[in-house]
Amino acid sequence: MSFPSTVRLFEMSARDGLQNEPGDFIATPIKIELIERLADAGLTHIEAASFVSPKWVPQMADAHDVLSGIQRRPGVTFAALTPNLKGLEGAIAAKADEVAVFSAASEAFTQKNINCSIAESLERFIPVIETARQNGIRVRGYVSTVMGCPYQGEVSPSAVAKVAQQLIEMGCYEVSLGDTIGVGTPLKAKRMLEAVTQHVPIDKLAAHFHDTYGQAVANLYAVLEEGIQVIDASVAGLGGCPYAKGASGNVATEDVLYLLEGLGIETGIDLQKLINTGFWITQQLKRNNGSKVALAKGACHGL
Ligand SMILES: CC(C)(COP(=O)([O-])OP(=O)([O-])OC[C@H]1O[C@@H](n2cnc3c(N)ncnc32)[C@H](O)[C@@H]1OP(=O)([O-])[O-])[C@@H](O)C(=O)NCCC(=O)NCCSC(=O)C[C@@](C)(O)CC(=O)[O-]
Repeated sequence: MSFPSTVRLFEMSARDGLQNEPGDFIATPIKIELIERLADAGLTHIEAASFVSPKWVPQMADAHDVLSGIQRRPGVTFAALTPNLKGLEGAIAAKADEVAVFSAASEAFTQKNINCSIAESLERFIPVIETARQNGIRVRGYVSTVMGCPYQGEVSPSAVAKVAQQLIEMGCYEVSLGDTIGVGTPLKAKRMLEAVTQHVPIDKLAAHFHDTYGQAVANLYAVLEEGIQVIDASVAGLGGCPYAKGASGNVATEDVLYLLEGLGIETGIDLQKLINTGFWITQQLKRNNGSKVALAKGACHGL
């Protein structure tokens, strides 16, 4: 069995983690402090905000202020979601280092999430990717619902492969494969990835798994065996998707780091600082910490 020697973690908590947080608007300084603590822990890729309609996702309404307020540091990429040109213009004005476009392998989810068909979403991304390129900004792509859809149920691996391939051909440097509602299992994850890698090289793919059914760490182990080298995760397991009812957050970054350390895979991230950050943000949000590793280690350290 062979695993990659290094893995890059893409931290999602400030965007995917907070976008769906119910209740009061999360104050901008809290978002900024979260991002800075994550960077202090050694995370080099942090999705900081989302330039989407504030009517659709109110928690991301301060995307400009968040990105403008972060103290930039060499070697750390602060990214933002941009569903259309208006979003990209916002991201450029706020000096995002990188942006991401997002579609899905399910028509029903795409309609609910961004109010258009998959084909229309890809059409919309053409000028976004071109304008980003002219501004020297890299574009990441997401495919949601890669192992199941909250509205249509089963999603075929070939449908995932088709959208992933199109995003790469359009100019995305990497495509992140989202198990949006966390219904995948290790075998399903492997089959899905096998279908995608027939069209997209493994080093242009990332795993973005939610933990709704408690399978995310097992699914990550399965795709690490296949050679995945980029993993999206969210500190304390924060999050959920506003257009995927019942979906829990991304797999907790602390739990992924513990898995990787156990496999001898390098990340450059300080687990204890990450755990402290997870406890800090969950206290701010008055919610439970979704990381099993944080709870176990926190108990050991009397946190
Ligand atoms: C895409 C739209 C905008 C289409 O929404 P629409 O209503 O079809 O768009 P529109 O062009 O008709 O515009 C409607 C209004 O939104 C405004 N608007 C239009 N664009 C923007 C923008 N960029 N920023 C700010 N405002 C914008 C626009 O100006 C207008 O304002 P009004 O005239 O009514 O006052 C909408 O559907 C939307 O914002 N959706 C966001 C959905 C979202 O953020 N979902 C969560 C992220 S995806 C995710 O979490 C999954 C992922 C990535 O993590 C992977 C996984 O887990 O699977």
